[in-house]
Amino acid sequence: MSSEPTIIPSSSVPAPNGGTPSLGGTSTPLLGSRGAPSAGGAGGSFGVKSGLAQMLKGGVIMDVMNAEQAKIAEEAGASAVMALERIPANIRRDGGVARMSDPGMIKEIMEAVSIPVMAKVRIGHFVEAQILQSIGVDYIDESEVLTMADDQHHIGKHAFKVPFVCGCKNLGEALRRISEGAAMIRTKGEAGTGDVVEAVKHQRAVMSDIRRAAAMSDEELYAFAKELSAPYHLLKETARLKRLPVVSFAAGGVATPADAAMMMQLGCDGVFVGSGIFLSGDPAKRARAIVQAVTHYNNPAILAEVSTDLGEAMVGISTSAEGEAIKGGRMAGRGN
Ligand SMILES: O=C(CO)[C@H](O)[C@H](O)COP(=O)(O)O
Repeated sequence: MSSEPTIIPSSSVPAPNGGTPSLGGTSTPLLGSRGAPSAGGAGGSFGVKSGLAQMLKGGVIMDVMNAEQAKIAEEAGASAVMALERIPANIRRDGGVARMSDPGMIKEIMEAVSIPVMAKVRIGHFVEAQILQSIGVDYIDESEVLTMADDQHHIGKHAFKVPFVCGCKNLGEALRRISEGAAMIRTKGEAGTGDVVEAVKHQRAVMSDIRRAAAMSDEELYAFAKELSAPYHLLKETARLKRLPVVSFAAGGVATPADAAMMMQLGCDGVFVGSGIFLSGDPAKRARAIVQAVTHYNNPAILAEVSTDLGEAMVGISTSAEGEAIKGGRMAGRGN
């Protein structure tokens, strides 16, 4: 298998967000055992894996802790679920080392729903990833939400058939993860806080650097790649596309329909919502509202309607309270 990502030409499927080009449409997704699209079989090329992630565009991926929550998410219109024993707010609350979830619990969720199921591994923990691939999860999230297993190396993701999603705070980090084989990128935000400010900061940072790159000459791009510690060929492709060369979601602190729509207007292809749904007063209603908000992210009248009478939002933790440590620490700083 090649160690460099194959960038699929941005010719085919129009992106739902802002008419930005899509990389999808050239690979034929296979159907996994539960009917969800899968990169399985002997394939697993970067093109197949990043093409599969295209199918999640315009959708909401929800953290769920059991089969019942997974069904609520599926019925609300989630495009995928993230199976984990503790949502990020509970990881913060409990402290200690956070690891891959019990494969038995993940399998129960896989049996309960027909949408794709993602699960998390610790940064650098390639054996947790081998285990999750062997049970047939649809995507692996190499996540800063869990405790790091390796503070120097991320997983070499080209070696796996299953697609990976990774977090980023800026363009350099995003391109380094893609170069390691990530088929999908998300902002890190500050998971488990219910505060969207860090996700906004990370999304704006990525978009701002893409706009800068798009205006650069080749000579300037070589220097910019060095500054970002990012591979030149991926930066050049990003500049040409005027977007990341893989699907790019927002994550970390998204808790309301308005938060989700804001992230979409800032240029994301979809959103992850973790703690915000199942720590709210009415998870099913909030889940449906956030799905609607992502679909109609540019329509304030619909956003007003779906934001009405939602019950209590998660209480959350402000990440900007000066001088106060955030309970559980800053997760976004894990893995660069
Ligand atoms: O790690 C994730 C995405 O891969 C989580 O699903 C997401 O970041 C959860 O954050 P929050 O609980 O703040 O919504």
